[in-house]
Amino acid sequence: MSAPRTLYDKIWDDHLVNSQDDGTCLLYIDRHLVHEVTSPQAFEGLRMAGRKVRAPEKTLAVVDHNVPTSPDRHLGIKNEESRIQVEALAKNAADFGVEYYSENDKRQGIVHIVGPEQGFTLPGMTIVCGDSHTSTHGAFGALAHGIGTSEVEHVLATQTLIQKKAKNMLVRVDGQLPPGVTAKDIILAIIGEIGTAGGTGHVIEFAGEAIRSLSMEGRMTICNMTIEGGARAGLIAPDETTFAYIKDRPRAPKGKAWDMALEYWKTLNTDEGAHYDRVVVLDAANLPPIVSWGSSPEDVVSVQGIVPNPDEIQEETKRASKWRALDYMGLKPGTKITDIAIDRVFIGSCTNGRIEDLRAVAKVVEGRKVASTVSAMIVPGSGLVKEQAEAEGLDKIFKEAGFDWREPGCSMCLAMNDDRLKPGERCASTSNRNFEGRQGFKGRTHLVSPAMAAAAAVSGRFVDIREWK
Ligand SMILES: CC(C)[C@H](C(=O)O)[C@@H](O)C(=O)O
Ligand code: SF4
Repeated sequence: MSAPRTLYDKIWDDHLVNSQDDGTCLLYIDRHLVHEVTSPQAFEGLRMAGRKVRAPEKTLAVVDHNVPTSPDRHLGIKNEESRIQVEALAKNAADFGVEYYSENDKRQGIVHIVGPEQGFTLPGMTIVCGDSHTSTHGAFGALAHGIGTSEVEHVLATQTLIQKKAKNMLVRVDGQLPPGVTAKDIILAIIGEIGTAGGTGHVIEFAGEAIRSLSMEGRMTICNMTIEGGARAGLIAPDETTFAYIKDRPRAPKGKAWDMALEYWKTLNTDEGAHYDRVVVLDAANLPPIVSWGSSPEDVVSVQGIVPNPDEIQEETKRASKWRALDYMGLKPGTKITDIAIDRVFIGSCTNGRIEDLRAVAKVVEGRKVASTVSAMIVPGSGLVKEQAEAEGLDKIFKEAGFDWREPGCSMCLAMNDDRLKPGERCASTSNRNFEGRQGFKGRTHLVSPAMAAAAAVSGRFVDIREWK
């Protein structure tokens, strides 16, 4: 009998092409997603070397970061820098024979929403993209790495990636989530617990009853933010929920190929007794809705809590950095989270821009109005999410409540397009990063779940969604 293996070990072994004595390995890559920000030099490199894309059919390109989300965007991109980036990807995709979704294609959206939606992301695969949140695809039991531009070029040219094997870490979330508490709160709580360097050098597998009970949307939210916990990738073993999500997606295997795939996918779980280098256990039943207060995703607290006092931190550099974060955020220690008033609400991103997220928002805001002091926008993660939301009449609920209903893209998750905060503006955001300047110069970001963001939009301040009537 061979030694018991983790899910990570299994996918790794199945893709290993070569392994050197110093641990350097060559991995075969099954799927490569490409967006406009990290690919221009990679394609240029191929061009200069006279090389082709090795497997165009395993490559999919989509624009997301730079696209405007205004309803008139089909008339052309006004911002010149953005337009140049978008046009470059269109040209590179055409020149190299790669399938491409333009901003006018219904299938366009944030790359990490598009991959799963199209059935391009499948269990057991190795998936890469020149984007840190590629970890999202781990929700399907795929080994998904974010890579840099030179690696993008390497994968385009060879369909392989040079990697060293990471350690195995298990994060087990036991029990059941209380009402009002979501996948977003789970992952924020995990990052709060392990810190932004907690997963360094590891691939994290998420398991336990609470994870099993999540929809694919929720699992993607968890894996999406694994990278904020410093890990190389996140993984969740595929199960019936996964298979049901994938079935009949445009690129999913069909007929006999489906049956064969399913047989393989069912082997994709960690063997009894397999070794994890680190194990963290959390109880879902104790989790509150979480709000971030600082400029790192580890700066989190319960909605019922207060802004912490950095003076309580022993370590000097950390203490100074948390004071700086409070200063940046314009907050004082001891302030109740529910006393913090907000100016903006952003609902969207590859963390929380899927249909389930929009349904959660609609449930909270139906028949209510966005506070007069707040400007709120909802940006569906893809054209298909938008279409689905409109088919369900969610857009009407949003518009009647006073939300701005936009075209799909990364939008205000990062200030790379027209959607951004003004200096000093405070935003309840469903995205994944609250770094300084992330949503706009001097903008202040509080990370929350979609339901919490929706309730904040209506109330003009943070409220405990568990008390929402
Ligand atoms: C622009 C891109 C390279 C970047 C990433 O790698 O994640 C962005 O998507 C982000 O979320 O910060
Ligand atoms: S939505 Fe945000 S986190 Fe996701 S890929 Fe776009 S910029 Fe990065």
